Formats: sequence, structure tokens, C-alpha cells
Amino acid sequence: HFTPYLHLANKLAEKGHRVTFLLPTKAKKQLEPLNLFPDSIVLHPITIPHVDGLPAGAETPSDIPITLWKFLIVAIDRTRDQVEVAVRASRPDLILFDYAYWVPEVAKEHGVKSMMYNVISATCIAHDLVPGGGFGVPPPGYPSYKLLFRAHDAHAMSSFSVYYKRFYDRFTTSLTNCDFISVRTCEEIEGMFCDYIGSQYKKNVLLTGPMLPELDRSQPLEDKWNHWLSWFGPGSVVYCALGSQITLENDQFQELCLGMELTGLPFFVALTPPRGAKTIQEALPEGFEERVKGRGVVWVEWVQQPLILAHPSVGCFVSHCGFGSMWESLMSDCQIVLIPYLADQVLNTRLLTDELEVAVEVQREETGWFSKENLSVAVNSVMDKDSEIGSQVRKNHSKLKELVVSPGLLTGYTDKFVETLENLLKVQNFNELL
Ligand SMILES: O=c1ccn([C@@H]2O[C@H](COP(=O)(O)OP(=O)(O)O[C@H]3OC[C@@H](O)[C@H](O)[C@H]3O)[C@@H](O)[C@H]2O)c(=O)[nH]1
Repeated sequence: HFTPYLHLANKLAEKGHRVTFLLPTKAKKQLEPLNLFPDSIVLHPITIPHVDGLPAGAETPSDIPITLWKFLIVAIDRTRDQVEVAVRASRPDLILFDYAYWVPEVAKEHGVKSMMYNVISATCIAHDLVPGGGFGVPPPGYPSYKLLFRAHDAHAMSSFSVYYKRFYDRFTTSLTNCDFISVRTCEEIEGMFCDYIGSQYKKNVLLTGPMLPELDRSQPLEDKWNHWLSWFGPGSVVYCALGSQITLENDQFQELCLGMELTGLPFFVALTPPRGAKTIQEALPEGFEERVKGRGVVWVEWVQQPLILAHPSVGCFVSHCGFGSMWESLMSDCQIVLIPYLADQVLNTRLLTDELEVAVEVQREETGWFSKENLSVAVNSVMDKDSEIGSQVRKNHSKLKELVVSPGLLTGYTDKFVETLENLLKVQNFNELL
């Protein structure tokens, strides 16, 4: 979530504004290289306090499994004093926030406007975070009959169900109490959901566009991977990654590896090791490394995903459809295969498969389990040159990509966003954003 926020901060700084960016200490170190305007953007560290049950050093959801998030939520709430001190010191005109539902209260106390900036999809907000629905059941007037949960999504819902009430309360409080709502999306992809959110919360919904940075050519793809990928023909390699928060069970991890093997195609899998495994070797299926030598890699460290997707040899992206990866897949020329894990990823997946028809989804059983055969069938259905569905999604994807990357569309969104903000706040002295 921090990354799109920092890209937005860069855009604001580019247009002459100053930004104080509050974030946990470790994330500060990771984000520093992305700060393009260190004179205008101050990265201000916040200490995440210790809370019983929260592992030492954990500061963000990606540091811990979903079962421990409840402790992180408590810890974040206990940073309110630090946030108030920072607000008092920097006296901003506007506070952008996404998770700390108490920020609008803090803002009002200091005579500052607040904006909830959402970096999850408008589809997910419209389906799950508008009053009147229930978990998995859309609220009245929800604008789609296609983008819904189905029986085999129960697994994605169950991991999240214990949190739903808490998330729902926080999000709806934030959306209700903030002065402005904004979403990291564009009209062309999620227009009807943005309109719906605006009508339900009776607020204008401002859009920033996807907030993806330009590919940074000064930091090219690591030689090792560039070299490895270059062995294969154009568009032939399948790249698979499931974002920053998913740790698979061992059996599903093995099934994924075997499914990639079964495709018969070259592949590059970037995943965290499965639950309980200390090394990748102990987690891989027996004989797997020998069998796929020279055509397949399973890697458990962070890779430069946008650069991998841009490599000419990569032709297919198997993804969990987290909102960041969703945009990266749309901006790429790869065929898209989706295996969603969390509730919002399921709706993002339906947006790409059922509404936009630019991707295919791996079939799961009702338990949520997917087999190696189903994974391999999905991949081959888009990689096979003679496949009808493959050419259909390729055609739709390339049309959509053309629209989304068309000159002016992305910059147009940010320009309009900043201009609207400036107008909204004109009555005040709009020179610092927090
Ligand atoms: O090895 C890697 C893995 C991931 N990445 C990057 O990490 C980012 C992951 O972001 P995503 O939004 O796709 O995935 P996350 O798992 O972090 O998503 C989280 O926040 C967004 C929500 O939609 C998801 O439900 C939630 O899991 C992408 O920009 C991707 O390029 C790497 O650069 N290297």
C-alpha cells in the first residue's frame, strides 16, 4: 500500500507541493529509493508499539500471517499520538490516509481536511464496504450482476471472515467521516463502481489513475535473470508470483510447481516458501529440480516484477490479482492467468475475466483447492497459438492496454486529481500535504 502512496507523493511534489509521509521505520528504508523529491517529501518514521501477540519487529501486514493481523491493527491504533504530534508540527492543509479510521477526527481537531485514498479496487469497496450488504453479499443497487462471489470462493472469504466486521467498521467509518474519497483507479476500468460509491456516500470520488511509475531504466533487470530469460523465445516464458502477503500450504505449493512443470513451457516462479518450510529445497516436489532443469526456476526472494513482465521472453503472468499486480498485468503484453486468494483479489479477478474479458481464472474445487491439471489447462488455454479463448483475451487485453497507456490518459488523471484538490482547498493555504 505504501508504494502507490509514494508515487502519488512524487506527483504532488512534482507540482510544487510539500509532503510529510508517515510510515513505519523499516518501510521508510525500503521506500527511500522511490522518493524522487527528497527536498519536498519528508519520510517521517512512526514507531509501531509493542502489542502482546505481535511478533517483535513486525510493522506491516506483509511481515506476518493473516492470523496475526488483529494485533497489528491494535498497534496501528496506538500510533495516534505520534500522528497528532506530526500534524501539529507540519500543519498540513490535507491528510491522506487509508487505514487509520481515526484520522478524520484528528484532522477535524486541527482544522485540516482529510481524504481517504484507497489503493484497493473500487469494485471491492462497492461490493464489500457500502452499507446494506453482508460479507459476500453485495449491497442493494450494486451495479454488476457478474462481479460476484461464487461457491468455490469460500476459501478466500473464510481466511478473511474473522476480520470482515472489523475492516467493514473501519472502512465505512473512514468513508463516512472523511471530507473527500479518492481511489487508485480510472473511469475506463471501474467507472460504474466509482459512481456507485459516490452516490452511496454522497461524496465526489476523485480518481488518481493506477499510479504506476514509469519503468526505471536506470535500474535494469538483474543480469542473472535477464540472461536466463533471454535463452527463451519471445513471449514463451510463464512468470508466476502471488504478491507480498500469500504463504501457501505445502501441498498447494507443490501442486503449483507441478502445474507449471505440466505446462511444458519455460517458467519462472517467484514465491515465499510454503508454511513451515525452512528452505525451498525441502519444499519442492521430489525430483522436480532435476526434471525442470534448464527450463524452470522457483525463486523465493524478491524479484523486480515490473521489469520481468517487460522482458520480451515473458509471455504469461500467473497472478493472485492483488490490485498492484492487476495494473501491472494490464500494462504488460502478457497473457493473464489468475489464482486469487483473498476476498478483494477474487473480485479483481472477476473484473478481468468476466467484465473486461482480458484474462482466464484457474478452476478451483469447492474447497478452494486447485489441481496441477487445472493450472496447466488455464496456462495452455492462453499460451496455445490455436486457442480461441487465448486469441480472444489477447485481442481484448491489447485493446484495453492501448487505451490505458494512450498518451495523456495516465498523466491526465494525476493532473486533474491535483488540480481538483487545489480547487477544493483553495479557501485554505494549500502548500503542505501530509
Ligand atoms: O517478488 C516480488 C513480488 C511482488 N512485487 C511487487 O509487489 C507488488 C505487490 O502488490 P499487489 O497489490 O499485487 O499484491 P499484495 O499481495 O502486496 O497486495 C495486497 O494489497 C493489495 C490488495 O489488492 C491485495 O489483496 C493484498 O494482498 C507489485 O507491485 C509487484 O510488482 C515485486 O516487485 N517482487
